Amino acid sequence: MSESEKNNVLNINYIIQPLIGPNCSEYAVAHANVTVTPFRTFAEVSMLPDIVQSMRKLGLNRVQRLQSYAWPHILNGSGHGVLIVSAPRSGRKMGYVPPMAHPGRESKRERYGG
Ligand SMILES: Nc1ncnc2c1ncn2[C@@H]1O[C@H](COP(=O)(O)OP(=O)(O)OP(=O)(O)O)[C@@H](O)[C@H]1O
Repeated sequence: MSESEKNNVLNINYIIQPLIGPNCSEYAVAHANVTVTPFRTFAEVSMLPDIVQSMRKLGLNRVQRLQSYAWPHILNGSGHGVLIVSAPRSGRKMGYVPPMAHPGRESKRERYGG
């Protein structure tokens, strides 16, 4: 390792900081082998309108940080699984249930025309 590489390793920008915050759901570390453009608002959520409506009825009023990355990634379909690690009650379940419902319902509609 060269002297400049050693200096870079010691540089604060190269040290991974722990997630410290009053509400950990404000922070997300998202790794993927494809580019994921996060949903920032409900207006950007490209799921069937009745799924979005159901989420609204359940009281989902803002896109949690982990959901902003998990939803578009899962919506990419087969081969785009997620591993969500987050605090209890931080929206993990809602991080995968709505987008998982999306393709199933869509194909059912196409199949049965309903
Ligand atoms: N986007 C959102 N906006 C507002 N409330 C939300 C949102 N996502 C989830 N919630 C609410 O937060 C609570 C926890 O959500 P959820 O069950 O998805 O989290 P969890 O991390 O799986 O929780 P648990 O620790 O109970 O398993 C629920 O009451 C849910 O309705």
